[in-house]
Amino acid sequence: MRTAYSVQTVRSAERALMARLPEGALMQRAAAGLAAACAELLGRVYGRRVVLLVGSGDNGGDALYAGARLARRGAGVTAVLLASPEKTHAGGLAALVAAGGRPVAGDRGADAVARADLVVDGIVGIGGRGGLRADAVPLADAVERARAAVVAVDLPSGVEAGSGEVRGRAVRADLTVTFGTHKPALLVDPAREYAGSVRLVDIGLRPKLPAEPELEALQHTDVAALLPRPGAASDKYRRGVVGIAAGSARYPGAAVLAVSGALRGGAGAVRYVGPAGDAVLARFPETLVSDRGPKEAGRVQAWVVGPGAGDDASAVGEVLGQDVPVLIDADGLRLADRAAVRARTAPTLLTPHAGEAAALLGVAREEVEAARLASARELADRYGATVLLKGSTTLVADPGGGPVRVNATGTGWLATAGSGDVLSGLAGSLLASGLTARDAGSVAAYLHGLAGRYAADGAPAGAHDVAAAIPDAWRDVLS
Ligand SMILES: NC(=O)C1=CN([C@@H]2O[C@H](COP(=O)(O)OP(=O)(O)OC[C@H]3O[C@@H](n4cnc5c(N)ncnc54)[C@H](OP(=O)(O)O)[C@@H]3O)[C@@H](O)[C@H]2O)[C@@H](O)CC1
Ligand SMILES: Nc1ncnc2c1ncn2[C@@H]1O[C@H](COP(=O)(O)OP(=O)(O)O)[C@@H](O)[C@H]1O
Ligand SMILES: [K+]
Repeated sequence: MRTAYSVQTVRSAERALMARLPEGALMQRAAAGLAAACAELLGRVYGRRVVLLVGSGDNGGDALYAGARLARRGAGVTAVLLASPEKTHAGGLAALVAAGGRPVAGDRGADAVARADLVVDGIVGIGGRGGLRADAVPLADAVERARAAVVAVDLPSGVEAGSGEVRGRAVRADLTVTFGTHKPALLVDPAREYAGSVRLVDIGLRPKLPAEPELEALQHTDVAALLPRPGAASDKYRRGVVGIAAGSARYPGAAVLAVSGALRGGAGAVRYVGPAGDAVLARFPETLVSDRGPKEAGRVQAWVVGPGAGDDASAVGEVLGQDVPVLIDADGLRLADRAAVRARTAPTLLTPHAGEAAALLGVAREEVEAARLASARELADRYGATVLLKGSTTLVADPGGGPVRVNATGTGWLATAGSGDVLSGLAGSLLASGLTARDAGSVAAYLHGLAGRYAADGAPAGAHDVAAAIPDAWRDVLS
């Protein structure tokens, strides 16, 4: 499991660790890891031109100490100071100068950046707020124009460390070297996009961090442990039956796609109710199609309601009234009565994309995209339900707090009509086989993202291709 902690938690863990170590030891660990990553990126250090962008805090101190290490290995190092030398990290600046590095004032930074092989962004780290300040913006512009590789120290300067929001200008890095633990901004878009690839340097912080992180990202082994597997005593009912109440005369394809995901999600049987039974059977004859409403359809262990449902609110109401886990997607989100969702005692999983989440929250879509973490949490609390917010990083938030799951296995090729229907069927099937809403949602997002990669493999793929690739993703996770 990859985890990220809030700034407040990182700070208190750092304080606890620092109390037991000699002064400056943590920063030396950070700088050593940073310098090693820079050297690796440069290939050869001797004779290369390195430019440090140095803010007034410890983030600048890290950059200066790392710069000193690179200077000792023969790099030409220029430190662009955003603050006066008196306000710059004193120990770091002295070390850089002693190693032969050259400090220059901020207004001479752009020229240095233009000639650099490597830029190290130490403007601001976890102490930053609200995008880059005006005096740092010309440097960020110069970095974007330059050919140099860009390494961010701890975080790309200008992003909001704790939320992943970007409220103004921020530096775009090729690599971010972060210390002790990931910060939420490194896992959640839009900030994640600014970070490039991320390398975590161990500075000994882990034992001081609490058991419960702010964010969790499942890895292969975590997903493998959660995947349902039939045992010798299994039969199709014990494996779980998932009910799909989806599709309409106008959108029969949504039903077919939800069923295609559900058939690959581990449930022993898929039951379908709705007006698209013929289309479903033509494609998937193994589906148990019922011509009655959800209430009379026979036993299911979990329902999926809403994909392509049009304006038929009755199925949504019927499904919400049943005491089994329910996943609500697409049109179902608009049709579901919030009080009825809140009143449920069995788990409910809502799976909106940013536009649907915005409509439920009564804000603009852009606001949800800018503040994904806060939006998912807010929606989970308003509905008293688990929320899976889809997008380039998919988030799964439980009501009442706790770590939010984040998934980044996906690819932009998944942004194709109907791929969300496949996800809802897949997640519903996992719910029926007994996973919690939070596990079902995050495991489904993980497999769906991998399946999208397999299906696309560098070229466009349709939603049905994504569904067909789920077994490959499943095997990959178990291998
Ligand atoms: N603690 C530890 O054990 C370890 C910490 N480590 C490192 O310390 C970093 C945290 O250091 P920190 O606390 O000094 O804050 P930091 O991120 O440098 O920024 C504060 C300065 O930035 C300025 N500033 C603020 N906003 C701004 C903006 N939008 N745009 C531009 N400038 C802005 C603000 O200036 P001021 O308001 O004073 O003018 C303030 O002085 C952490 O990320 C990690 O790299 C590692 O060495 C490992 C051990
Ligand atoms: N840029 C992206 N990167 C990764 N995954 C994405 C991206 N854009 C969309 N997705 C994923 O594709 C799926 C699209 O679902 P949705 O928007 O509901 O589509 P539809 O309603 O057409 O089925 C979601 O699983 C979402 O997370
Ligand atoms: K930084």
